[in-house]
Amino acid sequence: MTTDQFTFTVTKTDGAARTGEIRMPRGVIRTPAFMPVGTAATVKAMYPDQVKALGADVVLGNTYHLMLRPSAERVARLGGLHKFMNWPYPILTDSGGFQVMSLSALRKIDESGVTFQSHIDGSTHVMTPERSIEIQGLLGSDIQMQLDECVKLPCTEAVAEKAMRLSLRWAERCRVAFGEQPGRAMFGIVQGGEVERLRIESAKELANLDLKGYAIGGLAVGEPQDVMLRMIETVEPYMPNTKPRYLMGVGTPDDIVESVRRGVDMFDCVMPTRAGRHGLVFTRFGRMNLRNARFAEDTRPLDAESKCAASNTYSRAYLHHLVRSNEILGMMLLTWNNLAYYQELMAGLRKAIAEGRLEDHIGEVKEGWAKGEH
Ligand SMILES: CNc1nc2c(CCc3ccc(C(F)(F)F)cc3)c3[nH]c(N)nc(=O)c3cc2[nH]1
Repeated sequence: MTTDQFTFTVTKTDGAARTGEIRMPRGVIRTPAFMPVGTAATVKAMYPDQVKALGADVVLGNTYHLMLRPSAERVARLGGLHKFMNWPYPILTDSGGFQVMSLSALRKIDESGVTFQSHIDGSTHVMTPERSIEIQGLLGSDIQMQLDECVKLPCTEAVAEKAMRLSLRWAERCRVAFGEQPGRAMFGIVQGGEVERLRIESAKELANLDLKGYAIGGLAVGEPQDVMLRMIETVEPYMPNTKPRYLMGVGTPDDIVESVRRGVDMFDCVMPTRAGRHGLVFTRFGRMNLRNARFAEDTRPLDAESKCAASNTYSRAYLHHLVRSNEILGMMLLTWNNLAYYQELMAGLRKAIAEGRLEDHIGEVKEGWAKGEH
């Protein structure tokens, strides 16, 4: 009897929210989970063991970036992405379609796939569903995303429908190309723009493919939060509740809290890392822009109660100085603080769900943000 090497278990529910564990050969992902973005085989300004120590169980890698530089074949020759970046734990890779649409110059989408020019050297590449899965396999990715078409919002129903149906056909091609990779998974991605009937059809059709997990795509592309939350509420009942749900590209702490409440298990966002490099910090008191002159002589740490050295040791005045001076240590410390806060937020949500007190906990968390820094 082959024991399934990739399993998801829901351990507790609280309303639509749930805690769970994704178990695979490279480790366990505790959900709800925040997955730090490691675009070009690095979580920018962080050491891998630091990322792990903060409580991150999985990081994201990027097919689009790595296929262009250093190339998937080279990463494979060097032993795969885990060895390459010294991250032996689970890695999730995106299929690259989204990055093509947002990063590359010339691009064309047709039935066969996406044709685009590299934003690095202008060379032309064709990304088919099969090639995307091949690249993710060469990288050694544990959770591989289907190639999909993510439309920009707002868009017409016709445009949303065309992209949703193409993405469904590509999901089937990715499933065939993925084949059987024990201990690894391929996730489908629900599309459909802001059109509820399209979202439902996409979720239903993907559920029929019996995949190991499902993402909600096509959101966090500039739509208001209430539209995003309504789309989650629309598709959630049609997404198998025994499989992980991954909301792509989300989001702010408030987006994450509101989405966990509605049954989402996995999140990724460049916010904590990118914002950290620009002086924007996330804390349980809300956000602070450390470029602001009001911090110039503020001797308090970011958060004396945080377990993270970046948050409980350095004065805001010093961090303000580092940011204003564009010092590398500023990027390191604020990235470290932000990722620590995001992981602390997720750990708090997991604990509250396990104790059946999510609503109360959400109230306390939002009160902290509203109070601002004391
Ligand atoms: C920011 N908003 C957003 N991000 C979205 C993403 C990218 C997620 C991603 C994955 C990996 C990385 C890596 F840099 F770490 F590699 C970085 C980001 C989407 N990705 C796909 N495939 N379909 C979507 O429909 C979709 C919608 C998205 N909304």
